Amino acid sequence: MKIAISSDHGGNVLRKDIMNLLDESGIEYKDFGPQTDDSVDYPDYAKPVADAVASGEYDRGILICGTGIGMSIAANKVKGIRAALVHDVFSAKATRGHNDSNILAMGERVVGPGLAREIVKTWLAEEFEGGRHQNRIEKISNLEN
Ligand SMILES: O=C(CO)[C@H](O)[C@H](O)[C@H](O)COP(=O)(O)O
Repeated sequence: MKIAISSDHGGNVLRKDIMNLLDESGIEYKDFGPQTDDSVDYPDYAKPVADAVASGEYDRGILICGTGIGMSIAANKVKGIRAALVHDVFSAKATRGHNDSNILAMGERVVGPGLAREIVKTWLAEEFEGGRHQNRIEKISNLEN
């Protein structure tokens, strides 16, 4: 599995921690930045990751800002993206199983690093359940047209 990851200035610390987790887990990823702690605009960093996932170049994306809200709103504007804002393990499991979310958004100012790691591990491991949920995913896709 190939992961695309980025943050804004409000998510730099957690992004680096999650990249350490991906390194430890042997999961391939590309860091879409930013490479400094300067203040940046989260849509500029959500878009490349969302595009990379929507195009199929990367399997999943992880976006981190202060709250995760701006990143999730921006990513969900890109056709084919189902970005889930998640701050608990139950939702991480549910959004993969039910929503087939392809981007995980988190807020560094909301969640601690230990819980964030558990959320990422759960979200990466969980499979989409299909079945009744497939029809609902298709209805979401229809909203894009
Ligand atoms: O959470 C965010 C967007 O939803 C951002 O990461 C920022 O934390 C938030 O917009 C606050 O911006 P600031 O320039 O860091 O005050």
